[in-house]
Amino acid sequence: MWPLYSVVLAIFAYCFYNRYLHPLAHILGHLFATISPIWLAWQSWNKRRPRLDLELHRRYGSVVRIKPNELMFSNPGYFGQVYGAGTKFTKGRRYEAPTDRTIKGGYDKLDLLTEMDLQKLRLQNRYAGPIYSVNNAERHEGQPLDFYHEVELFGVDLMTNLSFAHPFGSVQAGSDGGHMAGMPRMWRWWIWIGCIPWLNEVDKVYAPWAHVFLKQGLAMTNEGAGVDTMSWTFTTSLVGIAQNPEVYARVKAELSHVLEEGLIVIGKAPAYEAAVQLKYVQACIHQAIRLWPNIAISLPRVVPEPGMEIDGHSIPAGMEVGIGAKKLGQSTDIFGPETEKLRPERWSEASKTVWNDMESRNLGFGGPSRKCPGMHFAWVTLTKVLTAFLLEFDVKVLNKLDGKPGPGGNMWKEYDTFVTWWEGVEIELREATWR
Ligand code: HEM
Repeated sequence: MWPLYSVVLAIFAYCFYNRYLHPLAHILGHLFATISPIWLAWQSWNKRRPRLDLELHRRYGSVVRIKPNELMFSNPGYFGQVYGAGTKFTKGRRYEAPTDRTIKGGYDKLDLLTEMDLQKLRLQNRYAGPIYSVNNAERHEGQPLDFYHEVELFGVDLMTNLSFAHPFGSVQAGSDGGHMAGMPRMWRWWIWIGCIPWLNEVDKVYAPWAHVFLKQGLAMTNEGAGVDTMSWTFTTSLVGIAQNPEVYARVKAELSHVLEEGLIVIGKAPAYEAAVQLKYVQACIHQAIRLWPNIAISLPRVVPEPGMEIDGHSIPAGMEVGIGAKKLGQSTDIFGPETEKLRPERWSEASKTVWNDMESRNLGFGGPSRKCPGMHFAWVTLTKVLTAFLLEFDVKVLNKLDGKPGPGGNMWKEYDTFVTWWEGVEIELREATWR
């Protein structure tokens, strides 16, 4: 019996230490979150974040312990210190999940998202930079349905075109050969195992199932970081506009103005230079990214020496802290009143100073220290595709998030993992009425 007693005693001692003696013991959080990382892994497996994060802030305040050694904060005043350019805060161990530390001699898989070696990252960015530039993106100009899936097919073609100079052919075939089906499995696996980094090390040696994502053909930097994020941002921008009649009316007015001026022609893909001049449509994309950031969980960063203070709590070096893009997007300090509403005027009518502040303290494309290198490519693409779409079609959303099924029988559900995605949002497209 002694071995059993010893195990029980060790578990009890571990939980007791985390709850009462740990350097973060003074910070509030769910009881199970404060004693072991298993609680967060379980919540993550069940796709509950980032909505869970918002609920935790409501319950426990501005600083919440979500794992024994990790906390989330909501005060945007600490944004620059944690995510700003030149910060000493590095990415937390969550990002180790897709890397394989058992490979000898370093692991050069050219995945910028998970790269921890800042020198290597700088070098990779220097070489990869031109691929993601606006110029390169411009060179690539050229009934109820489950909308999100259709948009992902387009995303696969777009990103394979960017990476391999020819598209996979998903749109034409109506299928991506199952590649994107692997992505939700990868994100879901990453989000829970990322909570327990030591398990990630063990799994690489003993659990072949943990390699599942490495076997997915498209799980590499561009496809992994680009397809879901772009499909999501395009869909949320379009749905946001279509669900808000006043916003939609202003979008239509702006489009009809540029049509009259001949800046954009129906039936022809709009050039980026022309589409980017639609200030209100641009503001709608900014708003969608603020309200519905795709990577919305708190992005963990390791506190450097000599530690830090957040809202009066002292946090020792080595602990992980982060703020979620969704929570940050609700900050009235940065974005003004009624942040729960999609109000593109926040951007379209902002002064240059306010505009710059909103852009620099927004995690939609990551913090300045690890900014998304695909941001310019994404912006060009989103601008062109959204503008073309709004010109060609009148868009109507047929069902409600978490509501009843639409006429096509689909329930619109949101799944929260490392990235957020929707399933079953039904949209009706009709030829636009200005013809
Ligand atoms: C609307 C579309 C996009 C959004 C909203 C988005 C968002 C983000 C965010 C929030 C991060 C920071 C993640 C973190 O700190 O953990 C990030 C990083 C990254 N993104 Fe994007 N992204 C988009 C499109 C793209 C595209 C098209 C590509 C590739 C062509 C790309 C490649 C990357 C890479 C490589 C990183 C890692 C950068 C680093 O850690 O230094 N993204 N993105």
